[in-house]
Amino acid sequence: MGGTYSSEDAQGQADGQKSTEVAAKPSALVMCGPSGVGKGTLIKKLMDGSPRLFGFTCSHTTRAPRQGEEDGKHYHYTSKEDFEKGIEAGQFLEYARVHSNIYGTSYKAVEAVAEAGKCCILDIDVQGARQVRKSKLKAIFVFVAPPSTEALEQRLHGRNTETTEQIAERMAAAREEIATIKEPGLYDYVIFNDDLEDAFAQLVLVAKRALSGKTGNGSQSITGPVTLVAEEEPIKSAEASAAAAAPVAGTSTQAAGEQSERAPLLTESAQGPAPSKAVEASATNQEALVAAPAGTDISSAGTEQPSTEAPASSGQQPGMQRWRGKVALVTGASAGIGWATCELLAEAGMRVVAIARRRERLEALQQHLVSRGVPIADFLPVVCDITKEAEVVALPRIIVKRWPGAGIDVLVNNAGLGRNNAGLWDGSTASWVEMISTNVLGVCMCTREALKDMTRREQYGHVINISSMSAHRVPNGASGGSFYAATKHALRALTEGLRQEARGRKVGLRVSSISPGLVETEFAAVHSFGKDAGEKYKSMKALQAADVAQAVVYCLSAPDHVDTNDILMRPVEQQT
Ligand SMILES: Nc1nc2c(ncn2[C@@H]2O[C@H](COP(=O)(O)OP(=O)(O)O)[C@@H](O)[C@H]2O)c(=O)[nH]1
Ligand SMILES: Nc1ncnc2c1ncn2[C@@H]1O[C@H](COP(=O)(O)OP(=O)(O)O)[C@@H](O)[C@H]1O
Repeated sequence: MGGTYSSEDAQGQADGQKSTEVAAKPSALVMCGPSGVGKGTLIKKLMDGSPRLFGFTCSHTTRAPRQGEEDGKHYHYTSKEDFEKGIEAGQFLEYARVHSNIYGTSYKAVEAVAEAGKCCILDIDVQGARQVRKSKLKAIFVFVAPPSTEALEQRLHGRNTETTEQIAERMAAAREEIATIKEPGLYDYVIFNDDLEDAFAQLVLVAKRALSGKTGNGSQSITGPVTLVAEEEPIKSAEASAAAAAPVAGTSTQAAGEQSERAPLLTESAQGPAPSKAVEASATNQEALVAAPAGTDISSAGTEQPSTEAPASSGQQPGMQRWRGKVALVTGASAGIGWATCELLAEAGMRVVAIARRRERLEALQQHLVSRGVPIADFLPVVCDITKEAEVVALPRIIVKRWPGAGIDVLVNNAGLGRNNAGLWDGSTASWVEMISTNVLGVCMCTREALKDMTRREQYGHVINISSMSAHRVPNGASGGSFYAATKHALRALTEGLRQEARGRKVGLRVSSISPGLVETEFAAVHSFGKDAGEKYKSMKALQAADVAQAVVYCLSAPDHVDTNDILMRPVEQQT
C-alpha cells in the first residue's frame, strides 16, 4: 500500500481485533541513539517481557547479517539495487544512509505489527526519526544516551561485532547523533543508559505511555523539562503513605500544602495496560530518578571537564582530589547555597545527591549541571522532604541502588527556613513547628541516617552544617526573629554534640559548621521582619550563595591539621 499508509489506518485495523490487553490504540515507540548505546538490548528486554504487547518493526538493510542474526527477524537483508527500487516505489516510511549502508522502515513492516494491535518499536537512526516525526505515524520518540563517549566505545568493542575501522566510523557518527538531543521538537524523552536496570525501568514508563496511545510533540524539550514519572499517576507506596501520614513534629499548614502538591518519593508502577510481571517489577522505585529532560546538552557528558563558560572549577582546589568519585548529599538543593554547593562539588568530581521538595527545581539543577559538563551519571536528584522520616530513611537505599557499593561520604545539611509570624508575643505555633521540624529535627534525621550509612561501610567522612550568624547572637529579637535564631543556636549545640559523640566512639568523622551572615537570597526575608531589620542591613553588602559554597569546598579540602570546626562569615559593611 506504500505511500498511502497512515497510522490511523493501522489503528483502525487494530481496533477490529484488539485483545483485551490493549486498552487503547498504541502509539509507536521510536528508539534512537548512537550505535552501541544499548537500544537493541533494551528493546529485546521489553519485548521478551511482553511479547503480546510490543512488536519490532523489522527494517530493511544493505548491511551483511552479523553472526546469529536472522533474515526477517533482525532485518530484511537486501541488495542495494533492490533497496533503491523499493525507495522509488514509495515502499518506505523512512530510510537513511547510515555507516555506509542504507537502512529503512517499510510501511509493510509497520503494518505487520500494527495489525496485531501491538505497539510498534522502531530502532532507527536520527535521520529516520526526523522523517517519522513528519509522517502521520503516531509515536513517542526516545533518545537513548550513553553515560560517556568512553563507555560507548567500550560497549562497541565489548560487543565484538565491528572491526576497529567500523567502530571508529560509529564513534564519529555518535558525536553528531548525541548533539541532536538539543534539536527542537525531535525527542520526547532522553534515557541515559548507564545502569541497564534503571534505563529499562525508565523505558517501561515511556512504553506504557505509548501503549495507552499517548504521543509527544517534542516541544516539551524546549519549553520545559520532561519528567518521566511526574506525568504518570503514581500510587503511593506504603512507605511514602506512612511518611505523609506522620510528619515528624505536629502539623504545619504550609508544609502540608507543599507536600500535597508534589509527587511522593517512591511510587509503584504507573497506570495503564497491564504489562508482564517482569516489566511491573522493575518499574518500581524509580520515582527518585529524574530522567534527563530532552533538550539537555550532554555532548560533553562524561568528559569531566567543565564547559568553557564555567568559572574556575573547585576541582582545581588543592585537597579536593581525595573526594573525587565520593558521594555528597546536599539538602535544600533547589536554590541558593544548596544549589551553588551542588555545582561546586559536582565540578570537583564528586557524585552529588541533591535533595529538595520541588521536583522542577531539581530538574533545572540537573539541566544546569549537565550544561556545565558534569557527567549525568554523577548526579542523583531526589525529591525528598527532610521533615518526613520515612523519606529520609529511604535515602541510603536509593543511593546504593544507583551506585552499588557507594554510600554517603559527605553530608551538607543546608536545608533550613525562617518564618515570620513567629514572635513570642503572638507567633503562630505552625511557624515554630515548621522551623523546628526543618532546621533541627530534619537535620538530626539526615545526620543520623548518614552516620548509620558511614558506620555500615566503616568509612567516616565529613558532616557540614550550614548554620547562621543567628546561631551566635539574636539579631531580630525585637521583630520576632528570635525563634529562627533559637533553631540555629540548637544547631550549634548539636554540631558540637556530634563532634563529642564522634570522639567518644573514636571514629574519624569531621564536623564543620559554616555560619554565614546575611546572604543575598535572604534579603527579602530579613525585610519581612520589619522596617528596622531592613534598615539595619541596608548598608551591608550581602554574601553570595556561591561564597558559602566556596566555604564548603574549603572545609572539605583543608588539610587535617587545619581547624574547620566553625567558620563565621560576616558580610563586610559597605564603604559609603
Ligand atoms: N533510518 C533508519 N535507521 C535504521 C533502521 N534500522 C536500523 N537503523 C539504524 O542504523 C544504525 C546501525 O544499525 P545496525 O547496523 O543494526 O548497528 P547497531 O545499531 O550498532 O546494532 C543504528 O543507528 C540503527 O538505529 C531503519 O530502518 N531506518
Ligand atoms: N547499561 C549498560 N551497561 C553496560 N553495557 C551495556 C549496557 N547496555 C547495553 N550494554 C552492552 O553494550 C553493547 C551494545 O548494546 P546494543 O544493544 O547492541 O546497542 P545498540 O543496539 O544501541 O547498537 C552490548 O554488548 C550490550 O550488552
